[in-house]
Amino acid sequence: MLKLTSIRKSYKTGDFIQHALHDVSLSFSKNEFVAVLGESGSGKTTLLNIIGGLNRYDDGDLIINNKSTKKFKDKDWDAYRNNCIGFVFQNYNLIPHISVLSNIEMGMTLSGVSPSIRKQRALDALEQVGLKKHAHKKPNQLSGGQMQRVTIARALANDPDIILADEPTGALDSETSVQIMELIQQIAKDKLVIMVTHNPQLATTYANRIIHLKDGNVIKDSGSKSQSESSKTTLEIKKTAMSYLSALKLSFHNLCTKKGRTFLTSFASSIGIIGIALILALSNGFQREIEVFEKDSLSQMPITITSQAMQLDFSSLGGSENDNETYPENERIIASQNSHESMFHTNNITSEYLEYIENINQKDLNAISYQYSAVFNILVKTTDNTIEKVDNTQRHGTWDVLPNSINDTNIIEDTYDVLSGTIKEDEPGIIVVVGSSNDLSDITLQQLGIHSEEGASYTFDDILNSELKLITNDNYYIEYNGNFVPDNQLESLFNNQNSISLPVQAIIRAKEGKELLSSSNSIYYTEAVSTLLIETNKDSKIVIAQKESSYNVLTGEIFNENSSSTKDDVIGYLGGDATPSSISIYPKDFDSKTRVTEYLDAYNEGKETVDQIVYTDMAALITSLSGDIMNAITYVLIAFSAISLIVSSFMIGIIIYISVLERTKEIGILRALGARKKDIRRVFNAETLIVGLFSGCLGIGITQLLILPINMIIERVSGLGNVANLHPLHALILVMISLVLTVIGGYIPSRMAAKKDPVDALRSE
Ligand SMILES: Nc1ncnc2c1ncn2[C@@H]1O[C@H](COP(=O)(O)OP(=O)(O)OP(=O)(O)O)[C@@H](O)[C@H]1O
Repeated sequence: MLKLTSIRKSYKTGDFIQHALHDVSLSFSKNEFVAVLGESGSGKTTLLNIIGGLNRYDDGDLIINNKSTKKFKDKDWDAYRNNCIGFVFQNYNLIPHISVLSNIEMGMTLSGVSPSIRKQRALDALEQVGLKKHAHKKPNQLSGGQMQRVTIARALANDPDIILADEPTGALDSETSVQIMELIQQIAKDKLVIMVTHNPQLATTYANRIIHLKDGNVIKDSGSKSQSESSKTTLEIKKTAMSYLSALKLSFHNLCTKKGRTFLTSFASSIGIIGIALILALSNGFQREIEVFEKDSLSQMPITITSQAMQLDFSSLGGSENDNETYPENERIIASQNSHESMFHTNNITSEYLEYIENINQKDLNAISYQYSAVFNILVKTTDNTIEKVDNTQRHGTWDVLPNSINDTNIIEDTYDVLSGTIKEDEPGIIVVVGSSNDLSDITLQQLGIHSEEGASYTFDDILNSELKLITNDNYYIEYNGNFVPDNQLESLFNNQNSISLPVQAIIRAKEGKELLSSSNSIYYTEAVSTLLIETNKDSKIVIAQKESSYNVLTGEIFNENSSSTKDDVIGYLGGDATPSSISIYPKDFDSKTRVTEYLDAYNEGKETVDQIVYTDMAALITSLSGDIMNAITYVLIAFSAISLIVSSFMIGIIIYISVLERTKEIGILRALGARKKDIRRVFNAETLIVGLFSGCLGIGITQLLILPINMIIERVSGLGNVANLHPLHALILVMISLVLTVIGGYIPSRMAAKKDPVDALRSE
């Protein structure tokens, strides 16, 4: 059944060539118990390893069941070892971290025998060697003789045709040796057993054929006494493959034997994960807080459309964008484009656009207000009973139009407390906005006819009783030779019955926390003021005269390219133009705001830049800026933590490399049992996979624990509860990253493990 023809084997060490076997030809049949004797270095182990497929012969042929092995590939040898050979080693070569039963099952695990059959066969083999009740012990809990029996049981379990034993009694006392020899003799009744030994007495007592080797040559062969030849004429070899599950189990058991180290490795490599997870959790939380803030407070900030819109593109504020040298030494001046021109966009608010605005879904709006460029000519009766012209064109002294409520919502009552009086949107009037400490600036007080000194105080009634009147164009301007001049008889103008009374309707103050939404100016006027004024002024004499005139009727200046204002400007100023100069849209909530801005964007689609209408969304600008800063900080911190993640994957590589060194013998055992190189790789990849998974999960677990005190600290410092919050998706991604990095880290060591020579691996200690 087994035939060696002219087998040669030599080892090359540098320039030195050691001929281990010279032209060895032998044939073996079933039921033989062959003992190979010879001095140390005579080539006995080499012969056994060649027969067992652990070493390759250089020349000649090994014929098994009439099949030549000359063309065998690695995987054929692996399968051959698994199917046809059972090894019994002098130093047992059992895998220490798995049970006796699992050790015996290993060969069958590699050839894909189902678990129940595997277990049964292993138990049968153990029974055969008399160790059934020790099945669940670890190998190091057995005596030497028992361990050798386990090795024999392992060799028998897969039912191979050939048992190769290399000095099986070398490490045993004489009494145990006899028992082992009897066991092997028993086995040899229906298998070919080839045993290497130094002991001629054992050989003559038990073996039925003795071969003597000397310097790689067969010097004596007692000849085959066996008559029965194998009936098999073909060699059927079932390919081996270790399943991923088996690889995982094996590595898991191995890691369990070094729990402390595995935990420390995993902990060290999870530090990077913890860092990234905490950063993500915090940035998530802060981002969410910003969003909540935006939704709660900023979403009600108006979207404004003004005839001159600032292009709030921060890059354009950063100075010149040309390619010229900066800070030059030369003495030349370079003309550049007026940055003012590029920063501002003129919005041409047409009646078509106004109609478009009117069609915004009213359900999305809280309020909308229109402001006109028309100037209000307002007089006030001061506390000294004199009449003064109100100057509401100064900085801080300008007036805002009161947002006109839509759908019963009163945006003013949402934002402000009405301290005194009642707001009547539909009637002309003004509303006074006081500061959080009920303060009013001297400018505003002056507009209300009160000449104040700092620290003076007034009753609400003092304010509510202020008398202001709006003077229409026809009363205010007197025509004089085609030009118009303001009437300076303020007293008579004030008392004129055509003057429109502007009562102070109410005093209001921003609610706590709503300061951001409150007007920065102190006086609101109802929209009824502007509509009434425009209604009466559009047909006023001065407006008609201005429309027909080619010069400015107020100054006499002829309109041309160089004039300070255009004819349309003056008509607008006089209230002759019903087109608003600015529109403020107050969305209902965050989602409404998104819909409104989408609606406004849709208007610009496909339009030339000049025809586009640019709006300002202050809330979005504030949040995008804070969001950008948040993102930038997050990225920088993640980059730092990623470094520790990469360092930890190097560490995993080193740890796996150490594991490879430690498990070299196990690699040899697995290879002897028929494991392919690929299977060895699989075992170590499984180990890194377990470590990676564990360190990823450990990192996430520790992060979750750290989040608790972190949130408590943040809550104490800032009053914000539950800020740090790790998104489950981020947690999953981080575990995956940990897996991938550790597998990459373990890739080289696992390849090194797979490449190890099985014989060298078995020899290692
Ligand atoms: N991997 C190797 N590299 C180089 N030389 C080797 C290698 N393995 C064996 N040899 C040499 O081949 C020869 C035969 O070795 P082998 O191990 O087969 O002898 P042996 O008869 O089994 O010896 P022992 O009884 O001491 O185990 C020896 O001279 C040995 O030095």
